[in-house]
Amino acid sequence: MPTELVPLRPLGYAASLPSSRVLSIFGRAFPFKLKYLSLSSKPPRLPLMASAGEKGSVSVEDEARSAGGRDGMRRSRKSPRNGAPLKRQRGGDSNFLQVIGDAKKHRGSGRKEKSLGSGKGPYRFEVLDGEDEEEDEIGNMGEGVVTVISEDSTSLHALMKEGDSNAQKSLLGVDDSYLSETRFDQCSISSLSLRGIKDAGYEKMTQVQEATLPVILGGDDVLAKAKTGTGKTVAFLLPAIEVLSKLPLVEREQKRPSINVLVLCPTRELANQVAAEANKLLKYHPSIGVQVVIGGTRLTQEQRRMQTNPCQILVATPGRLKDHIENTQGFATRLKGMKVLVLDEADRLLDMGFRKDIEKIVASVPKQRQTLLFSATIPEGVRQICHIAMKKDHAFINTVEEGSEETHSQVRQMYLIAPLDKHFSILYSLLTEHVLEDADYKVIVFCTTAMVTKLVADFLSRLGLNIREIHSRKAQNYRSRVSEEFRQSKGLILVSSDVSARGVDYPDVTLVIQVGLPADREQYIHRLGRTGRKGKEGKGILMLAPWEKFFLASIKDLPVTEAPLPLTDSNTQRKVEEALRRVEMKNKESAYQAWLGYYNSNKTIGRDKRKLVELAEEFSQSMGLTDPPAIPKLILRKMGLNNVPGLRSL
Ligand SMILES: Nc1ncnc2c1ncn2[C@@H]1O[C@H](COP(=O)(O)OP(=O)(O)OP(=O)(O)O)[C@@H](O)[C@H]1O
Repeated sequence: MPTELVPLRPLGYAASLPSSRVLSIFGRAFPFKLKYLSLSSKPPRLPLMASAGEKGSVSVEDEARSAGGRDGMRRSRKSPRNGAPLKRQRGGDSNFLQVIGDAKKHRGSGRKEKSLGSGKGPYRFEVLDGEDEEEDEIGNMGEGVVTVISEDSTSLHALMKEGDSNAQKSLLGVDDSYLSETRFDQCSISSLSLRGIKDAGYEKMTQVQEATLPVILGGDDVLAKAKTGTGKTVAFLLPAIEVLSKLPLVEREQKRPSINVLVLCPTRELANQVAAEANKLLKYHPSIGVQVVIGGTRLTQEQRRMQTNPCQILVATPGRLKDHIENTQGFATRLKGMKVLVLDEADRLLDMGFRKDIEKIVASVPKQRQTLLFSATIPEGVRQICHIAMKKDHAFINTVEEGSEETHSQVRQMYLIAPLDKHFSILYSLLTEHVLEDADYKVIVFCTTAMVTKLVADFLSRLGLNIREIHSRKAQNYRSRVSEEFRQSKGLILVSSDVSARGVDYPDVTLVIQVGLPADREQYIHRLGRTGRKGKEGKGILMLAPWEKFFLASIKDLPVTEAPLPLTDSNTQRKVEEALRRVEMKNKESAYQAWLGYYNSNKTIGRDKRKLVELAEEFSQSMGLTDPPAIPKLILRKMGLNNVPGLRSL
């Protein structure tokens, strides 16, 4: 049974003020002045690992061991008899650690206090009873063909600080409750890493960093869930680097050292970003190198780089990594030295689109390793298949408080329901409104597929908006350039497919618009998570057609409110129609085909093919076409749509 970290008690409330930059649509939806409280999702607090003046001298592992704790915890998970759920408390102090194993097995076992180890340590352990205890690397499927999957490509230790319920809201309107009270220099981290952390500008750990660091340093496999934009990347990179830095020098100084840390990411942009973060942390570790292997670049170039440069940390997308395992000489051998495997965006990597690649990769790396899985969303189904990569007794660390939302309270979420033929003009109105209201606007418009993204970008550019587009049909160097430009700029709208849905950290995104059905609830949350990062405020709008409304049921636990439709005057309408007329025909044709493929693969909409074709025609009309574009017969057959009335074939 995996063990799981759970908070022991309701967490504090943090006051959070609404945005000072209010979209008029938000103003209309919330005509009153909002002052709302958000539930702070502070995870349990980590016991300090080194007292002041003993910097870096005692790790949580050491500390726990000195009290017999860690070993005790391990025993507790392996032996139900001895290992009934444990709660560790700092005697008289407010910090405590709760270890809950398979509680169901222990129901009715009574409540006993138990001293483990020497009994002299600062912790008391007690046995609890009855505690209750979840694109682009997708491959080039060709849009509109067969299945179009959207593109991108509890209980163990709860460390929680009592009395830490005060809101940590800065004067700048940034809610910093995602940060913990623990500073990195209070932890047992190497001085070289600490210098890198300091240069990166990090002082306090984020909640997820604080909760996971001691467990990872203690050698456990960890499955961690924390909200978007709360520092999960550093949470897995830092302990991985620490593991690396402790390896015997001989292992590190070989001419072609083994790859010791492997980080898998679902998209290329994310892989590059993770490598960049690793480089920041490694600034003062000159002998440790990071390399990236991602699709869309030359295999031979990557092979050369890995041969000539240090590469103890490899960040990869699954498809390309598999390529190297199969085709790069000596690569499989280098992987045999792997100590830490990380699956970033674990739920995405373990879903059907990537599962086969991941299984193959896991089979190529040593069984004796530590595995870390991180994501902002971990659906129950994913927890059940974690065994593909993790040890059975892994720790599940969930910093999203039970019963609280998986999204940030400082991000206002709205949805709009409008017929498809209104979507283009509504989108334009929403954007112009936002641009007028916020000089520092930075918007991401998510579309269902790459070709629909291209169409929308073409349309919006013709209306004079400052647009960039990013999706899997763009060359990798273009994608990297646009991604970097968007990261650094303001006053820009990025029209994107799901290549930007997960993990990418663009600072200060003011608004996220999702046009059409998100692939699933998780994708909705991750897309929305591009705004409201690091406690900043943000807004999200989901635009659906009436027949897409069923999606709202899957996010009904989230604070999403219906927004009124923006008013479009006749002048705007004329401009929109003119822009649509000027959009390239081939973009409309490709978008139509891709749209059909995307919705065909949706379980709800794709079930009734006749209805699907009618809806596709609506979409084609919304682009200003009188007749839907013709589609090659072969493609129609692959989509299971041949002979469906209303389709034109080539
Ligand atoms: N301790 C820290 N203090 C301040 N900023 C931090 C700290 N750790 C990470 N950050 C910054 O927080 C931002 C978000 O981090 P990151 O991208 O790792 O979030 P995430 O939780 O992985 O988000 P997502 O779920 O979207 O992938 C980054 O800009 C990162 O540099």
